[in-house]
Amino acid sequence: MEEEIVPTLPLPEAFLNFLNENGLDSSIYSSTTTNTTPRYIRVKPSEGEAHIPELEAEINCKLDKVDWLPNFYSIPPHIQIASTNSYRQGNVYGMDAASGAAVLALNVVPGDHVLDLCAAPGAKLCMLADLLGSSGSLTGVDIAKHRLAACRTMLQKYSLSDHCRLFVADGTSFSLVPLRVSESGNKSLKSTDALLCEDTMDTYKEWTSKRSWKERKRAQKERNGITSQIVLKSHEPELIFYGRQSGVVGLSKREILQAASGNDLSDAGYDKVLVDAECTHDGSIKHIQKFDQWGWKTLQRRVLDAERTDTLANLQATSASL
Ligand SMILES: C[S@@+](CC[C@H](N)C(=O)[O-])C[C@H]1O[C@@H](n2cnc3c(N)ncnc32)[C@H](O)[C@@H]1O
Repeated sequence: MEEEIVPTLPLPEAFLNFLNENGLDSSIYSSTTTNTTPRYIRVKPSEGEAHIPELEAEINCKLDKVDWLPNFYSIPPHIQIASTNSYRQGNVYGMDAASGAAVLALNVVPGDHVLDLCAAPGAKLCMLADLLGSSGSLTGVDIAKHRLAACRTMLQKYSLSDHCRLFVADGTSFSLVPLRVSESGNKSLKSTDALLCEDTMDTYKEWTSKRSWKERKRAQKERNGITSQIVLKSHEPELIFYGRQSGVVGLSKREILQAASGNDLSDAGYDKVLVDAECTHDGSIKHIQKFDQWGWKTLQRRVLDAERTDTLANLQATSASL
């Protein structure tokens, strides 16, 4: 006889049905798991394991290597790494093993041109950049500008930004191709002579965090709430960051924003696309446990609401067709 699953939290019926249908044990949501569910860190591969003993000494705890996920270690849930030297110096990230598994499944190889369509705040983007090293290209897209800015900070903190471009854009309609930079530094972007002549005066220089007068003025307006741009409103992708080797320097805005045509896509599209669309946290054990205080009706409304999950499914489906 099948053993009955007895939940220790009053989970809504629809959620219990979902767990049952997917063969998931609802007891993992019991309030005691908060104290036992491990957290994970990822060690920057370029640093090797040299920092592990120092980190272990700082947190006074042994790190457990995750066998199936290179460079990942589990740590007990109560251990904080934010104040350690290894974290401050950008040698370790806090990153869930499940997130690492998603990136691993992409099977990225050096030289790939990778598109991360829902990139912010950027843990997976950083891992992708690490896997690519000094080859290929990485394009990060997110619809929320303030969240994408966090990606820029992460890429810079971990010195992973060289081959990367970041666009504020709607992933469901994003159609810019990767820039292919040959060893001699030439881009293979197909641009007409006319375009070049028109735009040579206004080409991208090396990226700097110092903003022009025009950009500062616009940011000020945004802060004053006159033109709130927190979430993308226009349809044109906005390039908010590009690395030195991203192929952007020397090109004009018009060249960068040339949308791909059918022919371009067949021979110059992306090798791998990651779509980590809004997850609503429905899988996170800790998040689900919080609904015990917030009220289980809220879980029904926020997570199980069919209309919302439909829009997520649509985003995934549109991106899959890219
Ligand atoms: C689960 S988070 C992504 C986490 C991220 N991949 C990481 O590893 O840190 C989902 C992201 O999707 C973005 N998003 C939602 N709808 C989008 C759309 N239509 N186009 C692009 N990004 C979108 C949200 O702004 C949010 O930052």
